[in-house]
Amino acid sequence: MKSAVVQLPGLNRDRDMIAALTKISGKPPMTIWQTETEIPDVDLIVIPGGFSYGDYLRCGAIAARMPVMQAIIEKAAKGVKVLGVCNGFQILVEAGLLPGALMRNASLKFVCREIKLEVVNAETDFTRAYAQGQLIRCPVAHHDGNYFADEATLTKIEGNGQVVFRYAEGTNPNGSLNDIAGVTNEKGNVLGMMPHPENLIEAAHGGSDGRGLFASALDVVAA
Ligand SMILES: NC(=O)CC[C@H](N)C(=O)O
Repeated sequence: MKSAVVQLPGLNRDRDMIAALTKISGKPPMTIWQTETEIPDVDLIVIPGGFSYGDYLRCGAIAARMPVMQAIIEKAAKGVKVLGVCNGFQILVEAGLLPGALMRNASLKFVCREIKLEVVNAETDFTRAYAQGQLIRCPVAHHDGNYFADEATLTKIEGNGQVVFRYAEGTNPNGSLNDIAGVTNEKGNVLGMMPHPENLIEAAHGGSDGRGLFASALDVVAA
């Protein structure tokens, strides 16, 4: 499987993401710069975390309007898998590829700690390596991760199985509605999540609970 990582000014988790994809698939991803309007043939496009354009206006708002996003929207429409982590999630929401919004954390503080995630839907292209209901460890680091959607949208995404990850009881770090930590689009080929699975993939990280996500998306064995 071929993958690509998007690079934009201000993103700072791209190297972690490149390392995770390389270690898990054995192949380094290609990188895509903000001005690119055509994306080569890949199976998975990843928008990593960070502070694109300094988080000015709203997190992800400027990035969502860069030329590369139009190319990503076209690829997503063709069924290519797209993963957005943290700022990547915010960008996907701002680009209209995912429902809802990410507001300032309820605490109004930047939160950087480990939480627990429940795998709510283990039947997606991103979560097959996990068991339904499995609890996994995962780090978070953000100030705008408070997931919000209006009632109709919430009912729809919950009913469709689009809520893929939830913060396990007592670990919601930001006030997200329904403890939502990760959602997909209706088709299931675009996933956005606030926690950082790329930062928990090997012993040096203190655990490897994040591996399953990349193994699923890259279609390789998790171990
Ligand atoms: N680690 C990140 O990607 C941070 C995302 C975003 N800049 C925020 O703080 O909410």
